[in-house]
Amino acid sequence: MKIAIFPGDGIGPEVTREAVRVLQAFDLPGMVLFEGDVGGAAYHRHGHPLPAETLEMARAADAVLFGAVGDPACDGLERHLRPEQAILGLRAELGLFANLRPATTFPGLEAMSALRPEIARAIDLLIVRELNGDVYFGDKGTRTLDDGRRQGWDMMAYAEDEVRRITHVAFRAARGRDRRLVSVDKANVLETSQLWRDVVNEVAADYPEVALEHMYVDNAAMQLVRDPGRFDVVVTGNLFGDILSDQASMCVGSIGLLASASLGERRTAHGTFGLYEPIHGSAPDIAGKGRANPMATILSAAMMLRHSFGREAEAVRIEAAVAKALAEGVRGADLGGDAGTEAVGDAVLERL
Ligand SMILES: NC(=O)c1ccc[n+]([C@@H]2O[C@H](COP(=O)([O-])OP(=O)(O)OC[C@H]3O[C@@H](n4cnc5c(N)ncnc54)[C@H](O)[C@@H]3O)[C@@H](O)[C@H]2O)c1
Ligand SMILES: CC(C)[C@H](C(=O)O)[C@@H](O)C(=O)O
Ligand SMILES: [Mg+2]
Repeated sequence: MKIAIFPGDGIGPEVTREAVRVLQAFDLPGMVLFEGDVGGAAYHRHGHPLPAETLEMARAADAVLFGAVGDPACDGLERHLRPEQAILGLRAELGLFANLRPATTFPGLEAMSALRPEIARAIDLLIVRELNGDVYFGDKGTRTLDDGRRQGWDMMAYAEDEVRRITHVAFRAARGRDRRLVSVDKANVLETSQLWRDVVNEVAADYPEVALEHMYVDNAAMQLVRDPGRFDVVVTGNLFGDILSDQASMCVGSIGLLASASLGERRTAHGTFGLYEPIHGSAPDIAGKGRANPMATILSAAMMLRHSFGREAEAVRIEAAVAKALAEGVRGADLGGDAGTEAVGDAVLERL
């Protein structure tokens, strides 16, 4: 059980610390933790947001627990040196193409949803976000047009095999849940999306037991707040999945609650190698104040135990402890309360 811990920037180290305490509470045999530098912190120390030694550490591990990267002081750097390249680089270098972002109501928390409680109560969905392609990884640049205007450009593309493999992940997930899959695209405008839709339809033939629906992303954004309970599994590309998952977090109640697993094909002794991180960022506005909600990172550690180590029982214990803490009124500042980062960590530990 080799776990690489990459705390990163801003609130990353604060929330990661609490998740590590929860992992250590189980005293699992053979669990070894080692820590590496990523993001702005790595840039300041090593001159690069994803130093070679950090990447090596990730490759040597069975799983990575990632905090967050992003530092406003680095926004003026050339793009390849910016903190965000650490997470993009890890996802690409480690072949982590399948990003699972579950969003589920917590009993007792309905009033914190940005939606009406009776609508929020029904949320139990999983966003399966493609993580290695799309406009994120296409060629990009800025150029000056003949008439002197500057133009920024980013190439959006998906190859059919990239769509096929994430679609299989989504159908398999749907098969193990409520057997409903919504594929989100913009096929009415984008060729990338038309190919996406065609490939999803081809793959669907292998899963007759799953009901497939296609939805344009603008409609999906609307349906997600109109009636989130209508969604079971959502499969979508890198960009749309990024946006819809932040939106889903506020349907549940806070971005400080949503965990994620990024998986590829590499197997570990008891599961799949993966990188686990909250869906939120480094939150520079609250960094260093001890006010960040660590629950998303703690829940990411639970996903790690489930997917990379086959430790379902411990994963469920963590998820139950978080749910119990919330049900009993433990609230960070993001949920209108005054429990600090460490106090929320303590509350989860007490309920494990
Ligand atoms: N995977 C990642 O590492 C990741 C993800 C998203 C954004 N980022 C980076 O983070 C930086 C800040 O981005 P942003 O402000 O757009 O998004 P953000 O997710 O960091 O913050 C958005 C808002 O949510 C709040 N918030 C986020 N997490 C919280 C938590 N755990 N508890 C309480 N409140 C929380 C913040 O205070 C802020 O008001 C940027 O540099 C961005 O690129 C990194
Ligand atoms: C930091 C950024 C590159 C990242 C993304 O866009 O994937 C983040 O927003 C996320 O959701 O993990
Ligand atoms: Mg995001």
